Amino acid sequence: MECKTGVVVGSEAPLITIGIPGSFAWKVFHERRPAMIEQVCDAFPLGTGERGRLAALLRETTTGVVQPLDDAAPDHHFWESWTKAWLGRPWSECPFLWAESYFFRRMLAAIGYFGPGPWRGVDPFAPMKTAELHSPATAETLAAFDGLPRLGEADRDAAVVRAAVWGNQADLAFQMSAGPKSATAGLVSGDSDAFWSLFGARPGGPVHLVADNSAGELAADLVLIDHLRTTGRADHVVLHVKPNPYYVSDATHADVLGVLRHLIGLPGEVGMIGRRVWDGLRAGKIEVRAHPFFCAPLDFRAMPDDLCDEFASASVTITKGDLNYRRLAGDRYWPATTPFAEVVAYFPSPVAALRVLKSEVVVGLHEAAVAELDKADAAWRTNGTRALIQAAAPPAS
Ligand SMILES: O=P(O)(O)OC[C@H]1O[C@](O)(CO)[C@@H](O)[C@@H]1O
Repeated sequence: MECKTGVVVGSEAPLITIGIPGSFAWKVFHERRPAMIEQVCDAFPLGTGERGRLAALLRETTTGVVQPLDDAAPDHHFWESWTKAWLGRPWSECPFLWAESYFFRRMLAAIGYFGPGPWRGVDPFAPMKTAELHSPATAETLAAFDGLPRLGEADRDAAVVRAAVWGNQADLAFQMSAGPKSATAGLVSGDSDAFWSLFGARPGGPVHLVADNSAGELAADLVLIDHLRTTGRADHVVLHVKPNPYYVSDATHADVLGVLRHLIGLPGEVGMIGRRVWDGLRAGKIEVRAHPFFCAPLDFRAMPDDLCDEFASASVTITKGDLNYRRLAGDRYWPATTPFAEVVAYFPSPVAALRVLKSEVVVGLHEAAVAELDKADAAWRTNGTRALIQAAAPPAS
């Protein structure tokens, strides 16, 4: 397969940048990131050096120009090429997607994650992820999976997709008992049938799942993976996670192991799902990969050939969460009515997006739905109360 993901399809909408005061992206940098740094400083006894570097990073990203990385971490050469175009330029001119990714990489450098010192390899977000995994809300979500074997086939199909979508709403528990009406009330686009319609068109290849958050969301993703395998939709599943801590709660390989151990320790169906996933990993039927590109500050159109080749061999690729949606569609002010299939036509396999809306990017909506949403809730794109399920197969060549 020759990957031509760099080719621009259709007319491009303007890129979202972080420089417009009061905009969502500006607030992420001026309000959310300082609060997050404070949380990390409360969770770890970081020294004055680390705290000073974090404070300097906040000053730089809100008022300064882009500085280079000053470490020799194994991913340094990737970042050299990913940052070249922006070094020395004001952060306020930078694209939102690029700026957020580089922020997280610089944050790891600031605390010494790649250094020889005591913070080497310490995930600064681990306390938040662990707290969420052991929260009552996650316990309730996991207990609800015990009801799966009692459901008929179609209801089970719908329930696992619903759990995977709403698992992305990190702070709200999935309600397995919710009836179809309330369970789909928050979807602005698509349904589980749209998701399942992708399966079967290209049988034989592995299913790829590009994960987002750890804890409850990752648990729901493992349930979906198990369901794909037990229903015969997939024999082989590849789970893509982040190579480094990223966007606070994004799943790494260590998180996969932590969540899996947690599931296996639980009684009932959820414990059995955990054991089946464990066995699938041992048998090589489930693989976990952490390609460096998953921490790149670029959208998926810029993916390297090796990753593109992997996706090209997939029967279906499932992308989870808001950030992956921004990377899939392009982090742009798309008119919300732009067809999803047109925006993702470059993607080399049938692709599905399961996502709670937490940023301004959205495509694939009907005009009437957009008007209704605008009338009902000015913050519907960003406040994490609505979700979507979108699916598309590449055009036949
Ligand atoms: O975990 P998710 O669903 O990718 O959401 C992360 C989202 O949060 C934000 O970082 C904002 O805080 C968005 O920019 C990003 O897309």
